[in-house]
This record gives sequence, structure tokens and C-alpha cells, in this order.
Amino acid sequence: MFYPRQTKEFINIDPLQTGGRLSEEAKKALVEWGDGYSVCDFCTGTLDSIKTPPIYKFVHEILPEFLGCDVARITNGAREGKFAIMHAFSGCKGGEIIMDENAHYSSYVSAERAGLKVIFAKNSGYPEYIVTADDYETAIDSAKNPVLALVTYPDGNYGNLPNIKRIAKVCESNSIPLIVNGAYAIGRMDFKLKRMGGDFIVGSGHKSMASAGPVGVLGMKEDYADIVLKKSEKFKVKEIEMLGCTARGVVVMTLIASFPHIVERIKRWDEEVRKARYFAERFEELGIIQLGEKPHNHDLMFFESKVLYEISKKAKSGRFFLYKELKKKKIHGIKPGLTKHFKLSTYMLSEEEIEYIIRAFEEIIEKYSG
Ligand SMILES: Cc1ncc(COP(=O)(O)O)c(C=O)c1O
Repeated sequence: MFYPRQTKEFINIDPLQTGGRLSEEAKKALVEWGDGYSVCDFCTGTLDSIKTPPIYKFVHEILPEFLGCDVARITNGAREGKFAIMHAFSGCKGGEIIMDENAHYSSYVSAERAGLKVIFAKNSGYPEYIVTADDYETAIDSAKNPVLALVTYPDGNYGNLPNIKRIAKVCESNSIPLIVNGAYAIGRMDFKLKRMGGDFIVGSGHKSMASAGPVGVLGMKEDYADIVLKKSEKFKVKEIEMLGCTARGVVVMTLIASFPHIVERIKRWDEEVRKARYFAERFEELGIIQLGEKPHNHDLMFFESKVLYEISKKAKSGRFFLYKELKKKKIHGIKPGLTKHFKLSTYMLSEEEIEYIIRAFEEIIEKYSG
């Protein structure tokens, strides 16, 4: 049975989805490589060693250079990358992981699954929710046995970009390896692990690399490869934390197909930041206030809207009025029922689309305030 997608003709502002839209090349790859284990036509033992199609070159040459690290792997997603690292480091009982209070739930549950206790580096609270190196220092001081740290760059709620360099320095001086969760960075903005700081980087193909999913990337410094990529005693070529092979089908090929597109779009990141700031400024004129870092440095933005909240108290469809009105205007991405607080993304929207969205909100507010 074929089900058409309801939101196909809509302007999409869901932060989860704006960076994962396929490039034209990836759409072609999707059809060409759609059969189950298609990439295994000429398998030589592990996913990363396949030379036809050129997965070996992608994993061992292109990805490490792109991520600015020594060793890279393809994973099933950002969370699988984080879990693989955490599991590899969870050997001793009572191990702890320090992570920013803005961390995604998948970082937290990865730690739980790996048996690591989470100690949060607190954020600054309303309205900016910033996490600093000092917050990591405080969290580390309160920990008994920290074996890892994680920073979310940017976080998926406010789109804040913490100062990784400083955080990495604090972690390094306490001999704690640092994971950078770059699910919203890798594929959107330039990121080189060795330049930015940190020991591991994880990215998400379906979130920010114009790829079908689930797929992700994992990069690390050479020093950690023996720990995280340890091989099976019985199946000599299979890496344990990768469960032998990770993404073993069409998603790898969409990731590779979109790579040139990714390299090009990253060069236009400044333009994306400029658009986001413009959007936030215009929204604030409507009384919809951007929380998180200001001026903002990412297309993912969190807004507080007392004006829409007040309308929802009186509107016939209650708190669902905004969703319904946006649907009529073919705008998708704000969750049904949200009016007071919501996040959205302006990533890769045209100037016309941005103006259209601002006008749409203006019209909705006018309609209900009249
Ligand atoms: C900050 C952040 N990290 C990680 C993830 C999860 O990425 P993946 O689906 O690749 O595991 C998300 C998903 O929303 C996220 O917002």
C-alpha cells in the first residue's frame, strides 16, 4: 500500500526535519539502492571496508577530513554513536558522565543504557539557558567517578552553541574525554573536531546531512579507536560496539550522494544565521520573544509567545487554534497544541518563505485580536 505524505506541499519549519530533506542526488540514490542489503553486493567483511560502492573511501578518507578527526565510522544515528562510546567507557561500576542540562533525551537514555550515572552541568536558566565551562567545572567537582563528558552543540531546544574549546579544556585538565553531540551541527555548519576541541564527534544524517535515515556519523581521535572500535575475539574483523556492521543499506548511499551538496551548503552557513536573526527580530515585533542565546547563532530557535497563549484561552479550538490556522496556510512544523512556547527552524527557507511565515503569524494574531 502506498501512503502519500500529507505535508509534502507545505513549508516545513520543524527543526527535526529541515536539515534532513534529500538532495536531488540522494533522491536518485534512494531508488537505485533501495533493496535491503544493496550495498553488500561486493562485501568484504565489514561495512566500512566495502570498496564498491566506495564506502571505504567515504569512511576512511572523506569523513575523517570532513569531521577533522583521525578515525570515523557510519552509525545508525547520533544516539547510536553516543551509546557506542558510552558503552565502551562503562566498564567500571559507578562510572559517571557529565553532560549539559540542555542535552537531548537520547544522550540521557544512552547513558542509562550504558549504566552511567548522569551529572548535569547546569544552564543559566531563563531566558538564555546558557551552559559554560564553569558549569562543567562545578559538575566535575561534584562527581565521584566521571569517565566521560558530553556537550550538545547546539542543543535541540534553544539552539545554543556552547564554547566547546573552553569546555574541552576543563575536561582535558580533569582527564575526562569529551563527546560533542553535533546532531544539529554536522551537515549544517563547518565543524572540525581537532580545531573546536573535544575527543569524539557524533552527527545525524537524517537530521542535518540531507539523508534518509536512520544514519549517523561518528568521529574520534586516534587515541580512542582501540577502546571504542575494539574487535570481536571470535569474529576478528567485526567491531563490537558497531555490532559488526551498522547502517547496511540505502541510507549509506543517500548520505554519500548528498555529501557534495552538504559541502556546498555549509559554506552558506553565515547566510542561514543572518536569516534566523532577521526572523527572530521580526517575530519579536509581533510580541513573540526568542529565548536562548542572543544574538542567535543557529537556525533552531525557541520562542515564548504570550500573545498566542492569550488567544488560545478564548479561541474556539483552544490551544489547537495555532496548529489549525498554520495548516490552512500550509505551514508545518509547530506541534499541535503549542502556543506559549515552541521551537522552529528557518533552515534553507527562501526569503519569500520567511516573509510568508511572518505574514501568516501576523494575520493569525490580527484575526483573533479583532
Ligand atoms: C540535540 C539532538 N541530538 C540528538 C538527536 C537524535 O538524533 P538521532 O535521531 O540521529 O539519534 C536529536 C533529535 O532530535 C537532537 O535534537
